[in-house]
Amino acid sequence: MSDEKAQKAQNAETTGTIPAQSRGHDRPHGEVLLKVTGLQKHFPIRKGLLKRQVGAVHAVDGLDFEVRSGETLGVVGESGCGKSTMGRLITRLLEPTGGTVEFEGKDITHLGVSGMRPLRRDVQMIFQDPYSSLNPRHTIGTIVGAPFKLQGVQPEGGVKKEVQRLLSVVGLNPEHYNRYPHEFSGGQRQRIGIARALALNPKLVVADEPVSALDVSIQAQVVNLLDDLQEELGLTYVIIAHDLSVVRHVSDRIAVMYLGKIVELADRDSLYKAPMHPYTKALMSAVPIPDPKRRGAKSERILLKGDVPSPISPPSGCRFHTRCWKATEICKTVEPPLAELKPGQQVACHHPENFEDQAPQETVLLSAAKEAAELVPEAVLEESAETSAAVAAEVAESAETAEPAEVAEPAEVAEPAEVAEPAETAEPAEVAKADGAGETQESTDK
Ligand SMILES: Nc1ncnc2c1ncn2[C@@H]1O[C@H](COP(=O)(O)OP(=O)(O)OP(=O)(O)O)[C@@H](O)[C@H]1O
Repeated sequence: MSDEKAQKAQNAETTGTIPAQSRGHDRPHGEVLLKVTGLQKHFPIRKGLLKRQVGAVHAVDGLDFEVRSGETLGVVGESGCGKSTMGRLITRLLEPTGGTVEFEGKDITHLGVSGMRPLRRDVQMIFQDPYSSLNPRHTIGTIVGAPFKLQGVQPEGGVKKEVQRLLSVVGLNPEHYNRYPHEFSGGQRQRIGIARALALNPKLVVADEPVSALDVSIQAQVVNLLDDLQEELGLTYVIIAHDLSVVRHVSDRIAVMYLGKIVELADRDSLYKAPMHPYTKALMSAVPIPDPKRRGAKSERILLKGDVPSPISPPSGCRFHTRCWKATEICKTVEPPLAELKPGQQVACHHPENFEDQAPQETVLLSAAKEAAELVPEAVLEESAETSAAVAAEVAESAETAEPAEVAEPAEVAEPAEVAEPAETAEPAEVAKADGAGETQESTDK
């Protein structure tokens, strides 16, 4: 939990805004609550009378991450990249095909229904669509009270009283206990879904696109409600969203997913200040920044080429290479590992932004990259070239003060002209990738 959040939580406690019957979690903040290792979900594709398996949808393909107590982990990525599947795997609504899920140090990967029963209290999910996730034939009293019935829990003061308390916690009128979902607006229905998720005082709440079905004007209210509840009840969140605008304000850390993999995982500030994966940079450019100083400034939106490739046969090497403006041969052949290149910032990229090139010997852009570069504004390419030149200079400078043997390599990075080696060019038409993409764009245009 960030300092700001911790402070707000403390204030909430001292001002007594925590509802009387709610129990905060005594688990120390920052301790690992959920640990996911090599998580995989391949949905089989079957054909014919015998339903033989002919392939698989690689929806989630090897995720490693942790969620710490009290924090909010935002998960973003385009539609179809496996975010919802990941959410359903960690709440064990789906059975993984590979990897492990540990909750409070206990392996829950293959727990059966009875083994999962006690855990269902601790891990709850909020769904995207507040219209279809609430049974239209049940009153909201029945809906919010259902978890008590399912778990055989008798709250202090009775179910009705507790449900009414939960309704007021989420900002609804407790007197509306006997009303039906259709009598509520979208935002109010999502509040009902939140009240239901909170009924059993969970430790972890996974919210799958909790506001995308709502009007923009209502989205902020629901996001703020989730934020306030976290402070008051000591909740831990995994919030799934398809763009960065929703998770931006509430997340402590953000995982960026692409085609079933995490391509970048970093604390929010580092990610916003200096995104390292080109895909993160593209996602960020799609979020409008309400900064009056930048009004009228040249648009820097990065348009990605085409759709996300099929998860049935994902691209080789780095899965983003077919749409990346920096891709070279190594990106096509070798999958970059998710490595911590800066403290608290993990990235899976051979040619990261705002950091030293991880494969400086790879200088020839793929033709797909040259096409993609045409969709990236000049300003972005220039900035990219500037930052990589600055990082290269920094590396060269630190190398000068280090052992002589280490000097030679960074010097190559610092001088683009020496890197562009036409003799090494695989295809004569291909343009050598110089130090930064800015030069690349120029050469491509010629
Ligand atoms: N039950 C299933 N059987 C087969 N394929 C599935 C199943 N559920 C999801 N998929 C596929 O897995 C991939 C990932 O889907 P998922 O819903 O997790 O992505 P997402 O990032 O949450 O997208 P969206 O934001 O559109 O929900 C998609 O290609 C989807 O078609």
